[in-house]
Amino acid sequence: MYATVNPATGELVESFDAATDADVEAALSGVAGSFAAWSGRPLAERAAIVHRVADLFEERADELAAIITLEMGKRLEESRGEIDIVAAIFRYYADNGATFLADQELTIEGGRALVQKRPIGAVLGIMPWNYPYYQVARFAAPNLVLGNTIVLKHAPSCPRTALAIARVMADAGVPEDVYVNLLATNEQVATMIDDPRIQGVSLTGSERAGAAVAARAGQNLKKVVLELGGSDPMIVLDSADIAATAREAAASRMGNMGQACNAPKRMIVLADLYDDFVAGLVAAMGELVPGDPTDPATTLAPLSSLAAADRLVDQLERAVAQGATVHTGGGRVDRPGAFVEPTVLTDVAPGTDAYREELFGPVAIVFRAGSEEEAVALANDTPFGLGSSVFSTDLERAQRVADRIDAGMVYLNMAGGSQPDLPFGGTKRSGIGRELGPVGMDEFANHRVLRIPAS
Ligand SMILES: NC(=O)c1ccc[n+]([C@@H]2O[C@H](COP(=O)([O-])OP(=O)(O)OC[C@H]3O[C@@H](n4cnc5c(N)ncnc54)[C@H](O)[C@@H]3O)[C@@H](O)[C@H]2O)c1
Ligand SMILES: O=CCCC(=O)O
Repeated sequence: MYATVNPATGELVESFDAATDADVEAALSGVAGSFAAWSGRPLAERAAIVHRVADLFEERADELAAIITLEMGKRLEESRGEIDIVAAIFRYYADNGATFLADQELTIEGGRALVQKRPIGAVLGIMPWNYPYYQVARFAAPNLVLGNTIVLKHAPSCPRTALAIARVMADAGVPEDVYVNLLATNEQVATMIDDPRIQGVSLTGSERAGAAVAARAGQNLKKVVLELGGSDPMIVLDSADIAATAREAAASRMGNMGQACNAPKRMIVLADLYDDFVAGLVAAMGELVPGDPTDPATTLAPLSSLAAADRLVDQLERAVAQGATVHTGGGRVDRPGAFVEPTVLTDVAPGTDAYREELFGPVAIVFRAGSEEEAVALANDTPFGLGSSVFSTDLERAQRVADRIDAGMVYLNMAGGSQPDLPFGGTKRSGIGRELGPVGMDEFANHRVLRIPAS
């Protein structure tokens, strides 16, 4: 099931044997057995190793970028950009870990108390293909600095990436039983969640996978962090230059070929700007040129796999059958590989599939809103609650609208994107918990209380 398949051509490059049950047992005993020594090392030593992880990502940037471009089709320039943020995340936790983990003193009735953040043991990470290094970094960096040990199960389409990360970890000095990569099956994941040597599990991926993993973790009374899908609204209230706003919307939507959980997928535009916005968006989407993702001239890369392209086109066909209007795109690009045309849809009605589903690819849906009120109602009428954005020349107006959005993140006058020092996560079916920022280090920490009597 683990294989490197080039989505730009559909060619199978290499397949990999999945882990054996003996590999799973060795991984579990390794990460559990190494916990005492790893968590017992001075924090500064762990941080120094994590710093070295950041350095190695940068030193190997070209090689590492080429691997993800081959395995999931990202444009090489974007792959290099991913390495930059990965290095920044490892450095952020290495530099700030001591501050984030400092004891918190509480004045309480009858004395005082300290809240001490302590590691909990071995944790399991299950990661997707869309940002194959970055997703691992968000999970691994805080946990390694905190003192937890890690079993990492990557996406079946990213085995070379998974092995390259493990090599970086080992070469940086992370002991081999502290970060263990496992090409595990879903059944083996379930076995690991059941195992008392695993203390918690973090999954980034689809709702389906999140629900399966959370159910298993729940049966075992184990902590989960879930970073799942999104259908982020981008509300445009007013604009000094609606053509520029539309171009910006297209750029944000098309990052990673639209395969970002927090891309603006539903654009909600006030009626007076709507026609110009749609025209600008259609023009910007229409400029993209398909090609080899390793070629710097390419602006339209393939999706991550032929299956992903088929799934998206099926969603588009259903949308049209259910009444949506296609302004540009709507199908596969006529060439080999997992290419899908950049697509703009309108007239997506409540009750239709496209109104509620996440469209994970180069598709923007635009809604016309008659008022701020209606824009907010449309924005919140989704099972998801990951990111969102509000655009206006009047920041107070934007903030007033932002206050009414039910999402984990609301950005003003920018859409999508993330940075190491900014917490990331969602409400509703977009997940549970947060990654990045100071809180990203809290999820798998025991917030242990030390009560000290008044003297
Ligand atoms: N919120 C976020 O931070 C975030 C970030 C990136 C991607 N995503 C979401 O991820 C999805 C795309 O990723 P994907 O298609 O790789 O997701 P996916 O759920 O198919 O796979 C994610 C990981 O879960 C594993 N998995 C799948 N089913 C499992 C099961 N039953 N038991 C154990 N493991 C299982 C996969 O093998 C893979 O490693 C989109 O919905 C996207 O929005 C969310
Ligand atoms: O796919 C989700 C993460 C993308 C990002 O953090 O910018």
